[in-house]
Amino acid sequence: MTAILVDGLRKHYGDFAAVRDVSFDVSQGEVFALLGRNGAGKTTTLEVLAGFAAPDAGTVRVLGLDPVKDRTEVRRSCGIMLQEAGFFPDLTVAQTVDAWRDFVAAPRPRDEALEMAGLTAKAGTKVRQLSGGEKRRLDLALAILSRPDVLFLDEPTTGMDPEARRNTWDVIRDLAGQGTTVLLTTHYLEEAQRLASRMAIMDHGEVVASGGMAETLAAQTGRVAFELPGAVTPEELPLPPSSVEGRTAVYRVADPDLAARTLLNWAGERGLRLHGLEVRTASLEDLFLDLAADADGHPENEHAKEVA
Ligand SMILES: Nc1ncnc2c1ncn2[C@@H]1O[C@H](COP(=O)(O)OP(=O)(O)OP(=O)(O)O)[C@@H](O)[C@H]1O
Repeated sequence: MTAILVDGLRKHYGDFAAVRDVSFDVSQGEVFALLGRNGAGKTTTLEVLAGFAAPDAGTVRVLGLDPVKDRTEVRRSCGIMLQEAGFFPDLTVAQTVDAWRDFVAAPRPRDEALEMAGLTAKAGTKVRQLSGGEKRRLDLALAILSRPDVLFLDEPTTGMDPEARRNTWDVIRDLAGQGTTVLLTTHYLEEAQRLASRMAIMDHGEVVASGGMAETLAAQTGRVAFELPGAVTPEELPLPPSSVEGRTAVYRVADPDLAARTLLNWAGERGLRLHGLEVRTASLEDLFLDLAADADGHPENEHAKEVA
C-alpha cells in the first residue's frame, strides 16, 4: 500500500521555484530517504507533506489524504520532527513530554517515549541545559508520542554523537518493522544507506536520481586507485585507467576486485608494488558526488536520471 505519494510537486517562494516537478512514493512500513545538498528542496517537500504549506502544483497524499484539506486527520496519523523545534527552555524533559501528551490521543507512556529516545537519564534536566544532540532526541521522543503511522524526520540525527545516532537508527528500524512509514532527510549518506530501502536525490528542487538503494548502488561503478610505480607510464598498465591524477591511476569499473587482481598480478610479475592501493565498491557517497558534479556542470539540470 502506498503511504506517501508525491506527484509533480511544485513549490515556489515568490518567483523562486524551491521544488520543481518532484515525484516519488513510499510504501507502508518503508524507510525512504530524501537526499541532497543544502537548499535542494528536501525540507520544503517535507513541509508540504506535513500540511504546513500547500503545493503550487501537483498532488501530495499521505495515507490517501490531502495534507491541507484533511489536515486534522493527517496530523493525527503523523509524527513530525522538523529542524527547528520550539521548546520551552525552563521545562524539564519530562515536563515537556507531559505537556505534549496532553495534545495527543492515546499517547505512549512518558517513560516509554524517553526510553526509546535514549533520554531516560535526562528526564529531570531543563531543556535549556540539553546539548544539541539531546534536543534532537527530545524531538524524536515527541514525534513518536502518538504512535504515528507515518513519521517525517528532517535530519533526525544532526548533532548526535555516534552512539546516539546508532540508537536512533535502531528506533527508526524498529518502528518501520512495526509498520510505521518513515520519510527522512539526511546529509549522512551512511544513515541513508543503512536505514532506507529506497531513496531520491534532489538537486536544485528536482529529483536527479531515485530508486532502490541496493539496485542503485549495484548499478554504480566501484573505484580502484594506486600510485604509478617508479617510471611506469599509464600506457604500460594492463588496463587503461579511467583517469590519472598526478601520479595516481584511477579506475571506475563495475568489478573493482577483478580490476585489482589483474593489476596486482601484472605488478607481481614485474616485482613492482602498487603503493596506496585502494579498492572500493560503489558507495552512495560516490553516486552523490557524481550527481552533484553533473548538476554543477548543467545548472538547468533538465533530465532526471532514473538509476533503478
Ligand atoms: N520561507 C522561504 N522563503 C524563501 N525561500 C525559501 C524559504 N524556505 C526555503 N527557501 C529556499 O528554498 C530552497 C530550498 O530550501 P529547503 O529548506 O527546502 O532545502 P533543503 O534541501 O532542506 O536544504 P538543507 O539541507 O540545507 O536543509 C533554498 O534555496 C531556500 O533558501
